[in-house]
Amino acid sequence: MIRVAVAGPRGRMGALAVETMITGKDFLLVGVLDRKMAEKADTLAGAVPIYTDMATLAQEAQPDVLVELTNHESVYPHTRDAILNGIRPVVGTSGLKEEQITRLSELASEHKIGCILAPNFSVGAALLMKFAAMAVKYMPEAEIIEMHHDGKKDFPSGTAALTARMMADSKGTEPNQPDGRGTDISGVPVHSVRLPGLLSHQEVLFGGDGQLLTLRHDSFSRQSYMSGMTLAVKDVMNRDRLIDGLDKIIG
Ligand SMILES: NC(=O)C1=CN([C@@H]2O[C@H](COP(=O)(O)OP(=O)(O)OC[C@H]3O[C@@H](n4cnc5c(N)ncnc54)[C@H](O)[C@@H]3O)[C@@H](O)[C@H]2O)C=CC1
Ligand SMILES: O=C(O)C1=N[C@H](C(=O)O)C[C@H](O)C1
Repeated sequence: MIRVAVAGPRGRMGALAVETMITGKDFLLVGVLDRKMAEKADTLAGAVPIYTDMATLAQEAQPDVLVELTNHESVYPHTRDAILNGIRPVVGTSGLKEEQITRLSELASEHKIGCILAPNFSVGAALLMKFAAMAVKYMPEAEIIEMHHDGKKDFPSGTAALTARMMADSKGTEPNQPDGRGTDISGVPVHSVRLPGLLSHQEVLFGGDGQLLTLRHDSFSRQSYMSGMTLAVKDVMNRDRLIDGLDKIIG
């Protein structure tokens, strides 16, 4: 049994992760990291211990893995503190900056501890990233459109940011001048749409002479993330460094 803690257990993703860890036969949910202590009527309170700081969580619950599902402000300190307390982070939260990823990678290697960054846990999105990195070698003029529900606070999405970085690595980075139509990530223009009715959708458009190639992935339910999350929780147990992207562990 892998001892798991979840950060952000009251969120849309965190609540589903708690349920998945409680029902999964390979996992023991030993605690959650929350912003506040339980209230009397809190349904989490009876089921699982609630902690509000990493050191106490590490000491008392002794998790092997922390599944991080909070927001772009809390993700870096949580991931750093998990590594420093000997807990392997599986980070689903988006919004980590390049320099933060570099620092976390150094920390994980120094401490010889696994850490998986997976801004998108769905296998389809991981495949889209691989295909986009492949296609950009042949069709280098490419742009990303990411479309999400209107409750999403950060932009561009973590999925778009990782896709752009993988495309840039694949073709050799050639920074563009941002032209006001969207954000530029490693030379790839990224456009963000936030609308009610959407969940999580991404298109990568490749333009060429008289032709257009479109790669598209849609998540219609948050259940699409759960198999990748459980895969990452198992995989991180066998790592001793930071892995950036689910695509690196699906084979
Ligand atoms: N990797 C993946 O496949 C996916 C990743 N995400 C990402 O996961 C993150 C969470 O998404 P949602 O659940 O939709 O957001 P949400 O806003 O529903 O939930 C975030 C939760 O984190 C809590 N939180 C914030 N700071 C905290 C702290 N310091 N300690 C404990 N809890 C804290 C908030 O109170 C909130 O309950 C976002 O960054 C989102 O982009 C979302 C969907 C899929
Ligand atoms: O907030 C979301 O919903 C999602 N966030 C992640 C991201 O920023 O890429 C993953 C997925 O797109 C859903």
